[in-house]
Amino acid sequence: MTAPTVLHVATASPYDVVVGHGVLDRLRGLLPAGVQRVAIITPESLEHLLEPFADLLEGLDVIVLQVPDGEEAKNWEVAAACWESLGEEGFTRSDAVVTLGGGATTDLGGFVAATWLRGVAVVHVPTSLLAMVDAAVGGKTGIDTPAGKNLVGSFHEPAGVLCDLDLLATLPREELVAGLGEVIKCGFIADPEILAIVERTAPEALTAESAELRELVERAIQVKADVVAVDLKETGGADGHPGREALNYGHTLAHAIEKATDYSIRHGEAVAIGCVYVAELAARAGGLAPELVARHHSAFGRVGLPTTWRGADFDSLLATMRVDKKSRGNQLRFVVLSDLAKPVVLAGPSEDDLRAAYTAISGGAA
Ligand SMILES: NC(=O)c1ccc[n+]([C@@H]2O[C@H](COP(=O)([O-])OP(=O)(O)OC[C@H]3O[C@@H](n4cnc5c(N)ncnc54)[C@H](O)[C@@H]3O)[C@@H](O)[C@H]2O)c1
Ligand SMILES: O=C(O)C(=O)C[C@@H](O)[C@H](O)[C@H](O)COP(=O)(O)O
Ligand SMILES: [Zn+2]
Repeated sequence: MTAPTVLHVATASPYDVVVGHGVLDRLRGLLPAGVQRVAIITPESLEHLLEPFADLLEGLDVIVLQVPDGEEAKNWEVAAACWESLGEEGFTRSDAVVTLGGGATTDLGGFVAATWLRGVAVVHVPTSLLAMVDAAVGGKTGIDTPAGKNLVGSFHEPAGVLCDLDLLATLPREELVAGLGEVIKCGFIADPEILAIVERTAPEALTAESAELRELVERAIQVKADVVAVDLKETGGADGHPGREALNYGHTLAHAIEKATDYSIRHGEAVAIGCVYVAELAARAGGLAPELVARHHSAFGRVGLPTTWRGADFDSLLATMRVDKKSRGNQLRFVVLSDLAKPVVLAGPSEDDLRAAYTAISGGAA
């Protein structure tokens, strides 16, 4: 058993992300000193993962707030039910929230922690690959509204993040593959070695126990840590780099697809399609090299992620894309690549280019 890796997120409120096998006993050390009461926010479906927590948190007053599974939890009714429970328990500013679940749970639980008493401490214990490499790190929290994905939320950084790769043993394969969508995204925007690992490793060898998956997890977290350390609140980068918006690569279309499917598509799957879409867009609007566009199709496709989609007409997707957080007034803004690991913002692309890129990934549904 190799030692845990500790990745440091160097923001104004710095914290550690601990990655390894069998590291749950590090939980106590990530909680702020003096915490006496802990509210664990976790989906009903992951009850089996709760068991070790009783011992780990011995001596603390622990309450468990069970929430619906997946995206079903990311709405104001579930947030309000959590606030009600915290109120009944008299939860104070010296108490802490612990989230245990996938990215939907860390987003909801982070939002509840951000809003209760205007902010109490939260430690994330992500249980899906996607949550380990992305959702639990960086402090974006939020819920969905009928108008779209993550439209209400706040930046609230965790006190720590604990990624125990052993938790992935029960994660269904399709969910692990979905997590690879965000990992490969990081390869394109910042760390090409991620792409090299994905391209030389047999996809079925990327298992919870494998050294290759661990390296991918650590590299993707490092990409995110580096970006948020420079631009936590997405106000912009320097020298032409989009700052935190780079992490939103592929997400403009991805979020529109998620809404169009009523969240039946996995987030990581939608991100894969969205990244291929912006590569096709950059080829038209910014001259991205055809080899790099082809590499998008092959890297995501290699691990079993979708790279084409034709589930909605372009006009309805365009209407949803207009409320993307990167939009400014009527102007749509996309993160695209000018080259490998060189993300830039493409502001106000022509509707012809947007439509043509959709035709390229949908086989003519525009
Ligand atoms: N805040 C951020 O920066 C950020 C970043 C990326 C994604 N997200 C959000 O994260 C969500 C997607 O996260 P996700 O892919 O983890 O989805 P999810 O939370 O819906 O989890 C996917 C499924 O896997 C199950 N699961 C999780 N861990 C398991 C385990 N160890 N064993 C068995 N089953 C397990 C869950 O119960 C669920 O059914 C989306 O809502 C997305 O918007 C947020
Ligand atoms: O952390 C970020 O910043 C990201 O954009 C990471 C994304 O993978 C993630 O899905 C995020 O929740 C999207 O943010 P949003 O601001 O577009 O809702
Ligand atoms: Zn994402």
